Order: sequence, then structure tokens, then C-alpha cells
Amino acid sequence: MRLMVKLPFKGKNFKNKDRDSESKPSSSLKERVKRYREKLKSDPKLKKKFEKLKQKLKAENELYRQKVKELRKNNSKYDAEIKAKARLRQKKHRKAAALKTEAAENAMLGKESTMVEAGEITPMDYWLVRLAFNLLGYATIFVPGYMMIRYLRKIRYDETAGPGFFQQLAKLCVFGKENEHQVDTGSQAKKGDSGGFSESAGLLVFCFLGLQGSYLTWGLLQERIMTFEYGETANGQGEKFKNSTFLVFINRILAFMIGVIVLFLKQQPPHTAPLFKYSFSSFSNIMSSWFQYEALKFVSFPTQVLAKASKVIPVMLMGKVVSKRTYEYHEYLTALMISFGVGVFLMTSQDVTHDSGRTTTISGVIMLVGYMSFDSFTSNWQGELFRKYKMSSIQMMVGVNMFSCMLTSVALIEQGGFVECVAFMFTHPTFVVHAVILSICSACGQLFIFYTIEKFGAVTFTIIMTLRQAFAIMLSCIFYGHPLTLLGIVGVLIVFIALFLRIYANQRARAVKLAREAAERSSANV
Ligand SMILES: Nc1ncnc2c1ncn2[C@@H]1O[C@H](COP(=O)(O)OS(=O)(=O)O)[C@@H](OP(=O)(O)O)[C@H]1O
Repeated sequence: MRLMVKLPFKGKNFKNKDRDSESKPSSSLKERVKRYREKLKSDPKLKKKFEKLKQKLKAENELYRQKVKELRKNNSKYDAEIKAKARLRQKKHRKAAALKTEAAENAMLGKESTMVEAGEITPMDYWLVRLAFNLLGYATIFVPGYMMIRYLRKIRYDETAGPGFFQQLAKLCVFGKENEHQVDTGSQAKKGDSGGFSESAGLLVFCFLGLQGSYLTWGLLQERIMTFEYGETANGQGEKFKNSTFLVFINRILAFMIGVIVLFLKQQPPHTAPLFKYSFSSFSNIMSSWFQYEALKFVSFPTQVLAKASKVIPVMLMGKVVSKRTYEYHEYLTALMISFGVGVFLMTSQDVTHDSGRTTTISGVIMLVGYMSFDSFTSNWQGELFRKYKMSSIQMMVGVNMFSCMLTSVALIEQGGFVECVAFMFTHPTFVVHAVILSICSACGQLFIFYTIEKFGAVTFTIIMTLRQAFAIMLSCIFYGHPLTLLGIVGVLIVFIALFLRIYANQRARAVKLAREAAERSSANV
């Protein structure tokens, strides 16, 4: 209102004049004040009352001022506490990431020591050499295995194998029971598609919660193990466990053992797949982990997080290659929306952006492409095996982990870290407890991974794992009081809209398919 009036004064003078004119009481008010003052002078009772009121007001004012001061003090104390906690967490996060990278590097280099000679460049400092060294290690299993499979197939060993244990094992490895049971080679609906909507929605929620629960706990435990100082005393420092390959190895052993126990306790469908087919997904799973750790050395953390958030698209493309699958436009669109939404959410989080020190190099991009290719192959290949051989998720878990145990133990033995790790276990029993709990989480996670892929396929599984990253950040926002930004909330909204669209479009497609099938049946009956 005041701004609309054409003002006669400008700048400082105007302000004073304006204030003067505003504070200048009108003449009637002036008179009223004068009258009141006179009344106050003449009426002692009123004067006393006025003084009392003045005192009260003063006291109240003082109290209020003190309260404001106290609140301000508390506020800044809380602020400082929150900031300190966030700083501590960021520091821990950075330390854990550095340790993980260092442990992976040491494992790849075959070193248990954290001391990498300064200035001295060895061939092992090149990732291509490390990759070749690794592949050579795995080749000691794959090359003889491949030659044996070729030979046994050539001589048609399945027709001549005797009843002995090893003969039958060799037959199972190379031929499975492909001829004894019908193997489905045509397209078939996933089990999650059969049954009613509420049934499959319930199953999906079950898989979602199981995966989130297992892998969120697993992530926290992994960070704890890599940063914990074992054997720490009051006057001396403890030692940290640094070999992540060994952790993966014991995870796989426990998953294998749990799988075998469940296999015997729960009735399973007849197993027809040749065992060697599990080795492909074990290999790709191990390679994807290797590329993921290696990538940390060449790309910034936000880049890696973004790449992981966009995993759904490569998984769909790999599905076209491995299973000749076709996808609807809405599936591509919603996959893009999920990747974009999760990406935006993650990129606005303090937990991700604080660690952007390292720049992304060409090698880093190659690592990320390697990670995504192997990772998307793993789940698609498992989905394809489920479709073709209809094994149970437990049979898949046992098969995959059997080969994973073999491959990781070969890597450990060749790199020389195995003995040190076993010695570490004997010296620090607490580490054994931590490692067993971590492995139990990992095994539970695997039960859910294979069950989800069996029931819903590789793409749904990858979407759930992508959402896991956003959940982890959201939990850290809740626990550590990090604020959510507006852009972050928009990202979450995009994800929700995409998920809703996906479910809606899938339901519609299912209804159309069922109607078409019913029409075909009725026309066939006529
Ligand atoms: N398809 C499939 N089969 C078996 N195991 C699998 C599969 N997908 C993911 N994993 C294991 O899950 C662990 C987390 O993997 P990621 O870090 O790639 O997960 S995420 O998608 O980025 O959230 C990680 O475990 P570790 O290897 O023990 O670290 C993966 O190996």
C-alpha cells in the first residue's frame, strides 16, 4: 500500500520522515494521553495500580526474554549436534568406501598389507593386468571344465555312464536330466502372472520387504565389519579386516549350506538342468562384483550411484539378448521414469553428493559398463534357467553358490589371502560372529533374490534392488535428520507414478490376454 503512494522523500531521509509521521500521535490522542497523565498524578490509587502493572509487565518481559535466549541456545546446540553427527557419518562413510576400495584392491593385488609402495608402479597397478590375472585364475576351472563337457558330449557319455557316484555326478553336471523330463523351450508365463491380482500383489510385497530387509541390514553390517577394529585394547589399536573377497567367499559357503539344508527339508521339483549351466551366472555375478569394486577407483561415488540407479534399462536390453524377450513401450517408459526418479532423489542427497572428490575417467566408464553388463546377464540368465528347466529357487541357490564357492576359493588361493584370513578368524572370534551374521543376512537376501526372479523375473527384481538404494538414503535421512529437498521429493513422486503406471498397464495387459484366451477357448468349443 505504502509503495503505491508517490513518495515525496527518497532514501534515508524519507525513512525517518515517514517513521516520524507514522509515530506522530494525532492531536486527540495527544490530549487523551495528557488527560490520563494528569489523572495519574492526581489519583494515587490509579498511580499505584499503574506502577504495579508496569512491574508485572517488566517481569513478564524479562521472563520471556530469558525463555527466548534459552530456546536460541538449545536450538544452536541441537543444530551443532545434528551437524556433528552428519559430519561423523560422512567421515565414516568415506572411510568405509576407501577401505572397501583398498580391500578390493589388495585382494586383487594379492596383498593383505595396506602399504602400496609409493611411486613404484607395478604391472598390477593397471586394471587390465588385474583383470587378465583374475580371468586367468578362473580359466583354471573353466578351460578344463569346457574341454571335459565337450568330450563327454562327443562320446555321448549319458548313454554309457555307469551307476557309480562319480559317473552319475559327471552325467548330472554335463547333461542333467534333459532327456528324462520335458524341457520347456517355448515362452511361458511367469508364476507371478498366474493366480489372482491380490495373490501376486501379496507375493510381490513379500519379496519386496524380504529383499529390502535383508540387503539393508547386510549393507549396514558390511560397513561395520570393514570399519571395526578387532582386538582393540585400552592401550593398543586393533586391526581391521580388509579382504572383501573372503567375505564374499564365506557368504557363498553359508548360502550354499543353507540351500542344501532347505533342499533336504522341503520337497523339490525334479531337477533337470545340467549343473554346469549355473556356472555362467556364478561367473557373471563374481565379475560384476569385481567391476563394481574396481569402478570405485575410477569414478566418483555419485556417478556410480547414478549408474546403479539406471540398471533397469540394461537388464531389459540383456533380456532381449538372453531370452529374446520383447517389452511394451510402457515398460521402457516406466523403467526410464524409475531410473530418472531414483537418480534425482539420490543426487539431491547429502550422503551421495558429499563424496564427489574423484573424477570419472574413461576406465571408470568401462568398469561401469562391465558391471552393468555382467550384472544384467546374471539375473537374466537365472530367469532363463527358471523358464527352461522350472527348478525351484532353492535348487537355483544351491547350484549358483556351489560354483561361486569354487570360483571365489580359487581366486583366494591364487591371490594368497586365504591363510591370512583364516588366521584372522582364529585370532578374533568376534570377527567370526560378525561374519556369520553377515553371511546369514546375505543368504536370506539370496533366498529372496532367487524367489523374486523365479516368480517375477529379472526386471522386477532389478527395480526392487534399485529402490533399495533410495530406501537406504531415506532411512539415513530419518535417522540422522538430513532434510529431504524439494527436488528429492519430486524424484520420489516420479518413481511412485512410474510404479503405479507399470502395475496399471500390466494389469490391463493381463486382462486383455485373459479375455482373448477365453474368446479363443469358446470359439474352439463351438
Ligand atoms: N542375480 C543375483 N544372483 C545372486 N546374487 C546377486 C544377484 N544380484 C545381486 N546379487 C548380490 O546381491 C548383493 C548386492 O548386489 P548389488 O550391490 O549389485 O545390488 S544393487 O542392485 O546395486 O542394490 C551382492 O552381493 P555380494 O556379491 O556378496 O556383494 C550381489 O552379488
